[in-house]
Amino acid sequence: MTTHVLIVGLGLIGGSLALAIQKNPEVNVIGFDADSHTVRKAKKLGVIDDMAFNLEESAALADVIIFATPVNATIQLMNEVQNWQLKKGVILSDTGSTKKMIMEKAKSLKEIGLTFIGGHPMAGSHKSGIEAAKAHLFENAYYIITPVEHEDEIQIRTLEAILQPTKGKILRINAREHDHMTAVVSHFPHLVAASLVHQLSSENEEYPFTRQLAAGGFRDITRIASSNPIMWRDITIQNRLELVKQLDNWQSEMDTVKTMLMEAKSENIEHYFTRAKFVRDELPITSQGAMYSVFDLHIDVPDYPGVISEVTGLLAKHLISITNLRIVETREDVFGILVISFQTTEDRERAAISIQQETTYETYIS
Ligand SMILES: NC(=O)c1ccc[n+]([C@@H]2O[C@H](COP(=O)([O-])OP(=O)(O)OC[C@H]3O[C@@H](n4cnc5c(N)ncnc54)[C@H](O)[C@@H]3O)[C@@H](O)[C@H]2O)c1
Ligand SMILES: O=C(O)C(=O)C[C@]1(C(=O)O)C=C[C@@H](O)C=C1
Repeated sequence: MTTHVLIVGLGLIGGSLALAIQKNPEVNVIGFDADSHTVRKAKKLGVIDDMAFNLEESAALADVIIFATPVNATIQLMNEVQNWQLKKGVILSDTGSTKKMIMEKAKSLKEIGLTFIGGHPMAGSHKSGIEAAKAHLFENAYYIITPVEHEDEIQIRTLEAILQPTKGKILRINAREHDHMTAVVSHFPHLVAASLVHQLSSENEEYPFTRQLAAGGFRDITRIASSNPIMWRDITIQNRLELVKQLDNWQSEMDTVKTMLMEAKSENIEHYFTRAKFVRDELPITSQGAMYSVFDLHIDVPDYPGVISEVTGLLAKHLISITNLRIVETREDVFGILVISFQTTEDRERAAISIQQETTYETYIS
């Protein structure tokens, strides 16, 4: 029997989810987006099976509806859904980065007999839109679900089965704990990244050359500042209370750092960095999740015309696909560092072996 899954919001996450769950031949994916061009593009790219242009009419035919919209739009849609005619037993879910406000709303849907099981795949990117969607985006990442208390186990299992082809690690967490933990590892770091970029921007007025010096470190720590501002506006508004707590902690940490610097005791400073290195190095890096760069391969290449096509040609010859390619301009002398991203660790390993066997370039994983 075919299960009809309606995905509302066909951006990076909705599109990636559609591509993954479409792998199940018993699932029919219908896609809706506020932007009708996106719906057509999703169909053309093979991201969805069927297009929806009237949300309420398509919702009436769905067994599962997943909102993959910015979180304030999701709350709005959850208000609207109360007036729709839906199939009996329909399961509603979402992909939002915040869960507390959404799950409060879910409780009011429960009171009128609607099942809403919150969801949040803990993987993503600073890129947005359907073009950035990838079927394997959630592979090995935690896929958090937040059912309301006493939710029907069969409904939860049904949703978990639909999400199975994402190959995410499905984990149940309550919404309050979810919002606390994601504030620490995702939402607050985002504010820090944005504020560092603002700091550079004002510094740049007096010293315009500063931005030219922004090398690997600054780029790595601020990558996420290039994400979709609307998505982050909504996340930070919904999780503002947790963020204010994180900000208080951060300010007191910065006071400690300031004192440490003023005292200039080398052993204290060294200990501070050693401790941070230890904790950072212990982070799990085998899964995707927040560790976006885990499938990057760094290649030391000499600076001569055609060197990039030489390397990409070599990978093409071995049928290894790449997802991204960039030059890290940290050294302007003889060498540049070519960074190539792969879909899987296996692809990266095969690439490293081929490059080592067929060129003299050194490769390493940062
Ligand atoms: N980007 C990430 O890294 C990431 C990771 C996990 C979860 N999320 C969450 O997933 C959701 C989607 O994020 P994304 O990165 O795919 O965003 P996106 O900007 O790539 O896509 C959002 C899509 O939703 C559409 N949309 C907006 N309002 C709508 C509405 N009212 N009705 C129908 N469509 C509407 C937009 O047109 C767009 O196509 C957000 O809630 C976000 O917090 C994002
Ligand atoms: O890798 C990134 O660019 C992300 O910002 C992904 C990220 C994260 O903070 O880890 C962002 C928001 C999501 O809710 C989940 C994942």
